Amino acid sequence: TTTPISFVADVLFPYARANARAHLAATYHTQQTREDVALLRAQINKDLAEGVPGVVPLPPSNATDQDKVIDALVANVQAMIDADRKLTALKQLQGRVWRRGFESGEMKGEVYDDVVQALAEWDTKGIKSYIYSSGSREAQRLIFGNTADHGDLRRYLSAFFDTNVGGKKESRSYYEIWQTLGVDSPSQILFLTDVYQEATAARDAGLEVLISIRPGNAPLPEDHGFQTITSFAQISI
Ligand SMILES: CSCCC(=O)C(=O)COP(=O)(O)O
Repeated sequence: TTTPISFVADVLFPYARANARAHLAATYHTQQTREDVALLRAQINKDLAEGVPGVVPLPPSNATDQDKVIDALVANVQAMIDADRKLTALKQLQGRVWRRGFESGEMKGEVYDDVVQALAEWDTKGIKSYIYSSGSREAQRLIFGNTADHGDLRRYLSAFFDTNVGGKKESRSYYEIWQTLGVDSPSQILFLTDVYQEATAARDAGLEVLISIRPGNAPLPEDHGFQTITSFAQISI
């Protein structure tokens, strides 16, 4: 919605795919990575129980052969990335891996110019903007905090929400966000998305919704019934 899909698919995901092993090996014994691995293990066990194709069982958590555990973790993480699964465990790890890329300057965030202009305008008008992404809050801060063309955009953003609040295709998540934001009515929140199922979930929770059409989006159902935009410049609040 805010960022070219090509940046996510051709830069972010391949970077995570290529660097997951190095990250896990370098940080394996840290508390943070232990927690990340525990979350991944729980997801992998759930996937195995549900018969998700391509899942590789992990050696037990007390296994002494670190390399074997990392091999299995990487195989699962790569399969999850290839299937574009929006899993909290995957997204948390991706954020950790991207940190190195952003801190070294190897990667810079990409945000559409019209999005930056809209964020700046809304900020001037006292309208607050928030991000809700399947990407982790850490990943969001990295991307919006280190853009190639506009520097640090976090000055325009009042908070970040990720899938710890629930999945983006679940109505309950939008109810939780409304409750957190503290406005009287969910209709005081405008949710912008490029994904039809997210639009439906947000609308069911009472939010106002616009669907943003950008290159590379999945096609919308013919009778989707939502107002659409092709640029944030078309939004009037
Ligand atoms: C903002 S983190 C990178 C994007 C990402 O990992 C992703 O899955 C995109 O999810 P979104 O809900 O922002 O479309």
